[in-house]
Amino acid sequence: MANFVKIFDTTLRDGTQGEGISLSVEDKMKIARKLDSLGVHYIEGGWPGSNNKDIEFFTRVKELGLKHAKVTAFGSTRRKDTLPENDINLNRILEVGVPVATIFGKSWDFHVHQAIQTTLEENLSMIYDSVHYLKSKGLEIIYDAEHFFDGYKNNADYALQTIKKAEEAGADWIVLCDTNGGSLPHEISEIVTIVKRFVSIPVGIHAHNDCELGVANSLAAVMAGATQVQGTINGFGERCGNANLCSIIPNLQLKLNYSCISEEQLQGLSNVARYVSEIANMHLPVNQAFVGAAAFAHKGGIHVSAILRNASTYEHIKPELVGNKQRVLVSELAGQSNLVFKAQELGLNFDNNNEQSRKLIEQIKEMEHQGYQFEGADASLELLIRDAYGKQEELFTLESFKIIVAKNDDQPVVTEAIVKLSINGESVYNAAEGNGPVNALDNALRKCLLQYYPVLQDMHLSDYKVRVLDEKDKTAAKVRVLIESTDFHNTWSTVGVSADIIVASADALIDSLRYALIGKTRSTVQIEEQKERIGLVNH
Ligand SMILES: CC(=O)SCCNC(=O)CCNC(=O)[C@H](O)C(C)(C)COP(=O)(O)OP(=O)(O)OC[C@H]1O[C@@H](n2cnc3c(N)ncnc32)[C@H](O)[C@@H]1OP(=O)(O)O
Ligand SMILES: CC(=O)C(=O)O
Repeated sequence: MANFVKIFDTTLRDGTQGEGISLSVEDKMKIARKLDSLGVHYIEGGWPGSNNKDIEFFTRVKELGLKHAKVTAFGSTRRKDTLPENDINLNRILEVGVPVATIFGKSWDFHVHQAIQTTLEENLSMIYDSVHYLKSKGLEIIYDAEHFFDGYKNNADYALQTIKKAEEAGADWIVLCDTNGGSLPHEISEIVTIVKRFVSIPVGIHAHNDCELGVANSLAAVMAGATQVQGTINGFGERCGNANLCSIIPNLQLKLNYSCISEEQLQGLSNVARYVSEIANMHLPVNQAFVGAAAFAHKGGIHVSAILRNASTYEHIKPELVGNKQRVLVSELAGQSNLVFKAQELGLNFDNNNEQSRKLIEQIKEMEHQGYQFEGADASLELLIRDAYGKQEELFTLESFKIIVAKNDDQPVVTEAIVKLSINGESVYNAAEGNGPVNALDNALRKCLLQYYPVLQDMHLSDYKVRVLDEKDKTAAKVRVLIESTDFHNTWSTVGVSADIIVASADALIDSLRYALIGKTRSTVQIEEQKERIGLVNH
C-alpha cells in the first residue's frame, strides 16, 4: 500500500505573487475548477485580509461545488500587541466562511527582530493566540512556519519553540517553509527528520525555487516524513517561483511510489499545466519536465532511430501517464528515421534507407544550412515530404510577381502587387493593392486562385514573424519568414528564406496556400483539438 501525500495548491495565492501574474476572480474560478478535477486536496484561494478580489473569490467559489479540494484562506498571525478577536486579517478568514485557515508565523529570530520588530516572547504569543482563536471557531488549521529552515539553522531552539506553540494551540498541520528558497536537499532532509520527532501532528513542506531546488527539496522532505506538499502549477510564484507541482506529483507517484491523485487524474496533468498557463497568460516553456511540449520530443537522428524500436530507449516514462505525447522533430540533426516517423504520421509508407529518403534528408540538411527551420514549419516540411514521394499534384505555380511601393509627398503609401500564376495549364494574371507588400501579394494571389479554388476564402494569415539570420551582413542579411495560417478549424506554419524579405514571404505564402489546398492538416495543431486539450471548450 503506497504512502499517501496530500497536495496543497497555492497557485491562486503564492502563484499570483510571481512577477507578471494577475488573475481576475473569473480566472481564479476557472483555475479552481481545474485544480479540483486534478484531485488536489487543498486550494489556497488568496488572502482575504489583503484585497476585495480575494474576498469575492471566497464568496463565489462556493458556487462551484468542488468535489475533491478543500478551499483554504491565507493570512498572517495577529499583529503584534493586539488581541486576535480585534485582528482584521484573522476575522476576514472567518468571515469568508472557509473550512480551512492557513496562517503563517515567524520561525526565524532574525525576522522577529528585523521584520516585525517585536520580542521573541510576543511572537510566540502571536502564534499561539492566532491558531487558538481560529481553531476555537472550528476551522482546520494549517500553520505555515515561515523561514523555518533558515530559522532552524540560526537558532534551532527558538525555531522549534515556534512550531511547538502552534501545535499546543491546536494546529492540525505544521508546514515547514523554505521561504527564501536557499536550502539544499540534505539540509531539508535532516531538519524534517528532527521536526518529525519533535511534534506529533503531520508535517508538510513549502519550498521555493531560488536555487532551482524547489522540487528536489519537496521530494527530500517527503522522503523524510512530510505528508503534505505545498506548491503551484508550473512553479509560478514569488521571485524564482514555488516548488512545481507538475513535477512533484509525477515524481512522487511514478518514481517514489507515493500516492497523491488517481492515475486518471495524473493523465490530466499536462492539460492542467497548459490550461493554467493560458489563463495566467504566462508562456509554458517547451522544455518543462513532464508537461512541456518538448518533454517527449526527439530531434537527434540517433534518438529517433532507437525510439522507433523501443520508446523506453530515450523516454524515462510513458508520456501518456501524464497526458503528454511523443513527438519527432525534423532538422539538420535528423536521420532517415525522423522522416520515416513523420511519413507514418502523414499516412505515407516508405522504408528507411531508400534513395528517396536519403536524398530528402540531404535536401533538408542543406536547406537548414541555408537558414530554413522546419521544426516551426510543419506544413512546409509536409509539402517537401509529399513532393519527394510524388504524392502531391501540382495545383498551381507562381511564374512571376512584381511589387510597386509608391510614396508621394504627404500622400499615404500605396502598395500594389502584380502576379502571374499557372493554374491547370492556364496563365492567370492579377493585381491587387494591400496594406504593405506581403498583404498586397497575398491579395493578388488570392484573386487569381479564388476563381479556381473557392475554398481558399476561408483561410487567412494569423501570424507573421521575421528573423534576421546573419546580422553582420546588415541590410543585405538573409531573413527567415515564418507564416502561420488558419482556416478556423486548423492552423499551419510555413517558412521561406531569402536575402529579400519579399521573396522569403512569397515562398512562405505559396507554401501556405498549397498546404490549404491539399486539405491535409494532420501534422498541424488543430485549433479545436488544442482548445479541447486545454479545456477551453464548453460541452
Ligand atoms: C512568505 C509569504 O509569502 S507571506 C505572504 C506575502 N504576501 C503578501 O504580502 C501579499 C498580500 N499583502 C498585502 O496585501 C499587505 O501587505 C497586507 C494587507 C497584508 C498588509 O499591508 P499593510 O498593513 O499596509 O502592511 P505592510 O505590508 O506595509 O507591512 C507588513 C506588516 O505585516 C506585519 N507582519 C509581517 N509578517 C507578520 C506575521 N507573520 N504576523 C503578524 N504580522 C506580520 C509587519 O510587521 C508589518 O506590520 P507593521 O508595519 O505594523 O510592523
Ligand atoms: C508561507 C509562504 O508562502 C512562505 O513561507 O514562503
